Amino acid sequence: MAESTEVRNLVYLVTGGCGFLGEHVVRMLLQREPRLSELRVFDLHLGPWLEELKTGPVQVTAIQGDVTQAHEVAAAVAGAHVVIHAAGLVDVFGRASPETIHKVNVQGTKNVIEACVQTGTRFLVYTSSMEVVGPNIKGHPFYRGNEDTPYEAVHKHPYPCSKAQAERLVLEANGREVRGGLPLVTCALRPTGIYGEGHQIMRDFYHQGLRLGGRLFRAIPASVEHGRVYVGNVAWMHVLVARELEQRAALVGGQVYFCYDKSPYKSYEDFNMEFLGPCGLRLVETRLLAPYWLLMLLATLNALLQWLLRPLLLYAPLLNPYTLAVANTTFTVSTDKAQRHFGYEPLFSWEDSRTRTIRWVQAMEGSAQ
Ligand SMILES: NC(=O)c1ccc[n+]([C@@H]2O[C@H](COP(=O)([O-])OP(=O)(O)OC[C@H]3O[C@@H](n4cnc5c(N)ncnc54)[C@H](O)[C@@H]3O)[C@@H](O)[C@H]2O)c1
Ligand SMILES: CC(C)[C@@H](O)CC[C@@H](C)[C@H]1CC[C@H]2[C@@H]3[C@H](O)C=C4C[C@@H](O)CC[C@]4(C)[C@H]3CC[C@]12C
Repeated sequence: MAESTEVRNLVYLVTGGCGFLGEHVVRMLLQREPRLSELRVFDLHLGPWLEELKTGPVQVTAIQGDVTQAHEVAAAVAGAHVVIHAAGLVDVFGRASPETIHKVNVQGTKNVIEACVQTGTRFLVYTSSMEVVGPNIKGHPFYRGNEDTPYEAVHKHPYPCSKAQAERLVLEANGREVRGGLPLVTCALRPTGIYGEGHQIMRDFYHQGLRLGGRLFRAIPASVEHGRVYVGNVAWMHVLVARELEQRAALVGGQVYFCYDKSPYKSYEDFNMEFLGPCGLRLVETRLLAPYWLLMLLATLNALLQWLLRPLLLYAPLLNPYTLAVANTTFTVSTDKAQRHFGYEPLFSWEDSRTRTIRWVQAMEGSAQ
């Protein structure tokens, strides 16, 4: 908990604070930012769990709002010292239209930036994504790369396009004069695939496995590595960089940082089995039965079905041409830039991250029976 000797005079705003990552950021701030006097949690959908946070020494202000509405964002930002902008539409399954994804992820980020400038908030941390870099549509591997590794970032999908545009806006805004005459200091964090308590895609895999009699079928070769990072460590990096932004503005301002930890480099499916295996699921080897061309055919049929059924219902399976291509392309990072610039070290070990995630799935198991 916070030191009692610290002066509590800072106001933080977390947009998307009720999401998978956002909730962990909110809880981490309350546990590890002793200077907080007020924590504003801004989200389209407020979680009931926020109520339990209102009994502590920090004023927790729940704000139901939409980042696409500039006036709502400005009202939430006004008076905040730091904004952590995690709100976003994370959709690679075709649930939302490209227009909606752009409106939330790009226009929403523009609104946050302009609100900081207009109201005088000087520090902005943006939750970007590995997908700003890749994997690209050509299937080029990114193997243990860092922030300076050359890579042809070519995107066609609305989600990575929107994250790349939003990140660029945030970085370009670094140094802009805010109300009061001081410069805005911004940075962007690029988590790889986040996992942990509350991860909806892990929940989807688990329920798919239950429906298939405790089996999941391998679609991706074990040799394809995909970067994953525990949500608690992503939250920790946000808290840490937000704390260091003022003191290290010249070094950190306008920078991007990959966000990863000591989670092992594995294929996406093998990594998921680290948690789903101990919960009774097994991964069936189907490489001989399901060659890549057949998987791409099934993925394409899923996309066609989604389009045909859209007037009637939302059909959004995990397998589509985009998710298959991404999953099938190695993308892992290895860098010490965040450690060098603001002292980031993972707060949770791999073993602890794994145990916490398994316990969460097991708790789901109890609810699923
Ligand atoms: N999940 C990952 O693997 C991953 C990896 C890298 C980066 N990210 C980024 O992290 C951020 C959070 O992702 P997440 O996985 O927690 O997703 P999430 O969907 O669980 O959380 C996003 C939150 O934003 C809120 N939101 C959506 N539209 C909004 C709007 N118009 N106004 C206000 N709030 C809105 C949602 O209600 C939700 O609470 C996103 O910016 C995402 O791009 C996620
Ligand atoms: C059905 C199989 C082919 C199965 O292996 C598909 C897995 C697929 C759903 C995931 C594989 C890689 C994931 C993405 C990656 O972890 C990084 C992301 C960036 C982040 O900002 C948002 C989530 C995501 C796009 C993530 C989504 C699920 C995968 C595509």
